[in-house]
Order: sequence, then structure tokens, then C-alpha cells
Amino acid sequence: MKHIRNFCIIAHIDHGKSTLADRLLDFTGSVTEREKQDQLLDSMDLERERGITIKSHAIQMEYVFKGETYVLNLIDTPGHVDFSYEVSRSIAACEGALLVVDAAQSIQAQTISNLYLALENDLEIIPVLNKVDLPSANPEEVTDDIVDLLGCKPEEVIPASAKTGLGIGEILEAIIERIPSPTGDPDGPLQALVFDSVYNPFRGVETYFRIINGELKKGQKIKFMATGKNYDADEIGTLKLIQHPKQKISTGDVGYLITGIKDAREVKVGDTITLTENPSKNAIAGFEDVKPMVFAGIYPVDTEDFEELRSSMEKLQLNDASLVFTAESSAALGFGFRCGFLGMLHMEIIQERLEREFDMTVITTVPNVSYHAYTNKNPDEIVIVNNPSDLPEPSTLNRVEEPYIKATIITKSDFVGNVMSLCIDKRGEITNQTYLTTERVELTFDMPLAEIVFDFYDRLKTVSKGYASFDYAPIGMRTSKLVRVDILLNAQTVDALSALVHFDNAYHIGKKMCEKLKELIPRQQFDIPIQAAIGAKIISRETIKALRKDVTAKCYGGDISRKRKLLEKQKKGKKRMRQVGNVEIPQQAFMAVLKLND
Ligand SMILES: Nc1nc2c(ncn2[C@@H]2O[C@H](COP(=O)(O)OP(=O)(O)OP(=O)(O)O)[C@@H](O)[C@H]2O)c(=O)[nH]1
Repeated sequence: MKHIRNFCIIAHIDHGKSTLADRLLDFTGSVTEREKQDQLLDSMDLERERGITIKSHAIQMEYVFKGETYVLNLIDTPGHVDFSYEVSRSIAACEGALLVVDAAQSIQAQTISNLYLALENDLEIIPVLNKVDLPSANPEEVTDDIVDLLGCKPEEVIPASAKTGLGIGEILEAIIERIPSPTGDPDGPLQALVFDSVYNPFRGVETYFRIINGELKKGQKIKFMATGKNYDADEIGTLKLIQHPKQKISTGDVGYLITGIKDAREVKVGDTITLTENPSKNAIAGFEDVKPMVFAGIYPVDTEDFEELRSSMEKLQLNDASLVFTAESSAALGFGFRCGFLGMLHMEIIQERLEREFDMTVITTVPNVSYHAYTNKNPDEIVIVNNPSDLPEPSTLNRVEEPYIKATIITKSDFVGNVMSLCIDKRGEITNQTYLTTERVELTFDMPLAEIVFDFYDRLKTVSKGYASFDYAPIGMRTSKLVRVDILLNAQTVDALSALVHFDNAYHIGKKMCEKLKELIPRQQFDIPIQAAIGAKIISRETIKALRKDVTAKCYGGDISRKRKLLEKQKKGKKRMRQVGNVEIPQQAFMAVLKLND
């Protein structure tokens, strides 16, 4: 145990976490030339393309320092706010963290939020000033920022370049000297923290764990404490670039476990593994069942593909336990699924995977958050509203609560005004404003999560010219005055276009929706009225004019009454069309509410 170090790397997106991890692997000789590939840890294709680490993985290195061999377990953490629970569990499996800060960009929102997670878990922080090779690097100033943030000494900050390899030796030395070795009772009952799991189509779910107390031997009967299920530890081992099967894994170490589980949902991140015989009394604190934050409908473009979509979604769920879905039907779109996602990025990933891996063409409806509604009949009973159409009738509605977040934004002082007006426009209430330096300001807001779902990132980028970083954490439900704005096309409500919005914005949003839909829906053979309504009350109207065939074209000369007759006839025809005619709505129209400000 004395020779084990468990650490993670925390950083803002693009500050060089993956590159640094690669350099550490190189330096410790953990990778052979043949295995060398850029960004080794990002194994999913999608991850590599997007250049972000979606799932956390772990890797073991060995390093000889002062004549002794140390085992260094690097636990990789995902870099996006959607996966912050996984970050928190990875952090809980470590004793130390490298805090990587880009020498050109300095501290950003995610640097801070991840740092807080690490400090909550009493991790030893090793600050690394990365990218010092960049011409735009500003090492002195950024070192000062780090010193201010951590209250450390300037000489504790390690200047490095994950690109050139500068400082990597110092970083490894600091990991060994500054990060404490694991503590724990090797003879106690087994307690192993699950910090990640990966689906392998051939071997089933691979569980990654860190042993807090006790030891695990191959073949033992084990129990997952949160799910209460028992399995055999068919294979255990340590994770190098490939898996190394072992007979035993002991206190303080990190490893993988294969039990033949075929469904990712049976292995929950944050769960505690113990032995079926002589189990631990307590589970490790901090387990949460992650709940989806954002919901949207996913429908097959061709209604006949519904069953195929179902089987694709089921397969996706086998390897992504955070995806949830239930069948639903929409009057407008037919049969489909209401899906729950961890956040907007997760939603995009699922949509993309459906299209790439399963060759499905799908329509996604406007994402929304999960609301709590209460009716007058049962004011204490929560009605969960994951779909705007589930909102009880306004007349029976007692109140609605919506999820709120604490948003942290770091920006340049020049943009404080812009960022503030954006956040206030998004129903945010400012709670704090701190000047990190004379140039850089940290703003915190309490904001409805729903407003983040609606085009927040893009607008933040625009108003700050790209100089703002953003992170958030949920802070619970708050009562809000929410109403459902329905959209009627051809006097028929299109349920898939409904949105829950704040009462004060409803008229404005309804009007904009109608205008946007008018742009997006192609003209057809008949007039299409577009209306926005709250309950029975129409609040806005636009009309998509028909592509009118000029029936009078052939009728040159002649008298006016004949022309009129033809026009009357044409009108009648159109009326029939209106009744039976199906308005063709393009996919963008379902997302129109997200793009009202374009
Ligand atoms: N010049 C220079 N570029 C670097 C250095 N370290 C990383 N980069 C570059 O910075 C970009 C982002 O690096 P990544 O390692 O992908 O960043 P990351 O923090 O892992 O990003 P996420 O996984 O998205 O959180 C890449 O283009 C790297 O090549 C460095 O020390 N110097």
C-alpha cells in the first residue's frame, strides 16, 4: 500500500488533460511504440472525434523513484458538466489530483468546479501550469492566479508542456512525494468503490473499482450493495493499456472486474462491492442514482421503424445506463419514445450514436427538463412532468416547480455587463460577483435549468466573444409561474411542438415561435394558419400562404364573374385540402423554440 498512488487529472475542457495523460504513460514506459496513438484514453470513436473524454477510464503505471517501484493509478475523469456525478466518483477513488491549468487561458469555470469536488474529498492538489510552450502563454500571471485560488506557494506550481514533455518528471515526482498513499484496513470486510463501468459486447460489463478496505480474490462471490445483486468475480485484474488478469487485488489498489453482467444498468457508478460472505456493514458514502436532467421525444421518421428504434434504444441502454426511455405516442408524430438524458451533450451523443451505430433516422423533439406539478385535488402529491403534454389542465393546477441550478461563469471584465443581461434575461438571479484578477470575473447565478437547455451556450459565447466559461450544479426545485404554450397548425394542436415556459415570457415566445415556424415550414397547396395558444386562448397567429396556382391564368379577357367563379372553385378545393391535407413539418421546426434568437 505504501507504494500505491491513486490520482486523477482535473482540468477545464481543452486545457490538456488527455495529452498530459499520454505523456505520463510515455514517460513511465507504459506504452509500447505499437500501441502509441494520440489520446490513448479516449477509446470511443465519438470521443476521439469530438476530442473530449466522455467516459472515465483508469490506467496503471509503474515508476521507479529513488530505487523503489511505485504503482501509479491514473483515474481519468470526464470533462463535461453532464457527467459531473461520474467525475465526483472518480475523485472519490483518489488521494490526489493534478490540477491542470492552461498557461494561456488561466483558470476557467470547470477548473474551479472540479477543484471544489476534489477539495470536498480532501484530495492533495498538485497544480500544473500546462502549455508553457505556447507563444501566448502567460506563466507568471497564471501562476499568480493559481496561487490565489489554492493558497499554495508559487514554487509548488509545476510549469509543464504536455506537448514537448517539459516538467513530466517533476510531475511524477510530485505525485509520489506529495500525494499520500492509500489508507484502509487490508483485513477488514471488502469495500470497493465502483467509479466506472464499460460495456464490452463480448465480455459483458467491465466494472472499474478502487478497493477501500479488504481484498478481492478471483472467483469469490460478490455483492453490489445498492442493487443487492450477487455475482461471481469471474475475472479480476489491473488495468494497463490492456487488462492484466490477477488472482487478487488488495486494499488501496484499482482494478477491473468481469462477472458476465450483460446490462449496464446492473452496475451503478458509486455503488459498493462487498463479499457475499462476511459482507461489509456499510456502503461507501456518496452513492446516488443518477437522474436524467433533460427529456426529449425521439421518433422514427418512418413510423414503420418504431420496433427497430426500440431495439436500437435497448441495445444502447445496455452500454449506457444513464439513458432512460419509455414508449409514448404523439398525435403528431405517432409512436416514439420519451428519453431522459444527463444533459444536452448526452442527448446529442445518443442521437448521433443512433444514427451512426444503428443507422436510424430519427426526429428529436424540443428538449425539456423534468417539472413537478401539483393539482388542487391533491396538493401534496407530485405529478412528474417529463413531457409538456403531461402538464395538468391549468384549471386544476395548483402549482408547478422547476429545477434550478447554480451557474458559475468566468469571463473578462469587459463582458460582465453582457453576461449579466443575458443571465437576467434567462431568469437568473445574481448571487455573487468576484474579481479573480483585475481582468477576470467570476459570476454566480441561481437559474432555472430549463433556460440552459434553451440556446444558452450559444448566446453566452456570442455575448462574451467566446471569453466565458460556464459550469453548473443543481440546487433543487423552486416554484415558478409556468404555462404551456401550444402550437396549432391548421387549427390542430401539434403536441410535439408544445413547450413549458415562464408566464412572463409566454406571449413573446408564442409570437416568436409562430414567426419561426412560418420560416421553417415549407409552403404547401393551402394556407396554413400557425397559432400559439395558452389553454383555449390564442396568443399569436401567422399564416403560411398557399402556393396558389393561378387558375385565372388561362382565362384571359372574359368577364370578371367567370374569374370569380374559378377562384371560388379553387377556394373550395383548398378547403378540402385543408381538412385532409397533412402539413409537412421539417425536423428543424421541432427545435424552433431553441432557435428563437437566430
Ligand atoms: N502547445 C501545447 N498544446 C497542448 C499542450 N497540451 C495539450 N495541448 C493541445 O491542447 C488541445 C487540448 O488538449 P486535450 O489533451 O485534448 O485536452 P483535454 O483537457 O483532455 O480536453 P477534454 O478531454 O475535452 O477535457 C489539443 O489540441 C492538444 O494538442 C501543451 O502543453 N502545449
